[in-house]
Amino acid sequence: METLLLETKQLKRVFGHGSGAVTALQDVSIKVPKGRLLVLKGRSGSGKTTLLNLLGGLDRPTEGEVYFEQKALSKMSESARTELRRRRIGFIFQSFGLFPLLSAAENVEFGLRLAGVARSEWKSRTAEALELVGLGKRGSHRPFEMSGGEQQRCAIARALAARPPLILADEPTAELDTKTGGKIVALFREWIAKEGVTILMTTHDPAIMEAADDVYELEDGRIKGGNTDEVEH
Ligand SMILES: Nc1ncnc2c1ncn2[C@@H]1O[C@H](COP(=O)(O)OP(=O)(O)OP(=O)(O)O)[C@@H](O)[C@H]1O
Repeated sequence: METLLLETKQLKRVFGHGSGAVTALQDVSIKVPKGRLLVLKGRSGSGKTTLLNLLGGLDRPTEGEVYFEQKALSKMSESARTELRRRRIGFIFQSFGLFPLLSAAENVEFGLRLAGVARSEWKSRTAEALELVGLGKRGSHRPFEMSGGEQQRCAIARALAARPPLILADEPTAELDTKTGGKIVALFREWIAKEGVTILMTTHDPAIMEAADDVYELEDGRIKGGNTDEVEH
């Protein structure tokens, strides 16, 4: 039996009320073991970002439950959920979330500080992560001095450096050319092998889907082909 990192039971998320209500997700029950590269695909509006937000505890389901390492997110206090997000989950979102006044290296270090990593490790972990994403010489640059793809790689470096057990990534290769995107996915695979982390990412790129251990497809807010409850891992 593999250890489950994440599990959802009958997740449902409805936005708005009455006639204007939109059901963004329903019946989503998935089981995510440790040490996997998982892809979430689906058309625009199918619910991918909504699901990532629920898995990361950034939003709450209308019905159902998310379990992180067997603990129900809804049963945690707000401060416990914040701690979980800071220390146990890495986010690579489309807005990158970089601080404009901080350099690339300072942005990565700030992530390490939030994640509770000992100060003595900040410099070495930051240098290693920036090197891995090909930004070894860009540490002193601020976001506005970097291209979209470089900012995206900086956000990836920040997530990897903290070595959380779960990384949630919303189209982390969208700003990258095919070759660089391929390198990042190879890096994800290496990181999974080395650190045992799980990376769940959305993508539209078929080449990346090929590299994944599992692909979930969302259609109109449901996992296509049912959920993974019955799937053997
Ligand atoms: N805060 C919100 N209020 C109302 N409706 C929302 C909200 N967030 C998402 N939705 C709706 O929920 C559905 C799913 O949106 P979501 O952003 O999860 O899709 P997605 O698959 O990530 O799309 P994309 O690939 O374009 O990012 C859409 O119909 C969207 O309009």
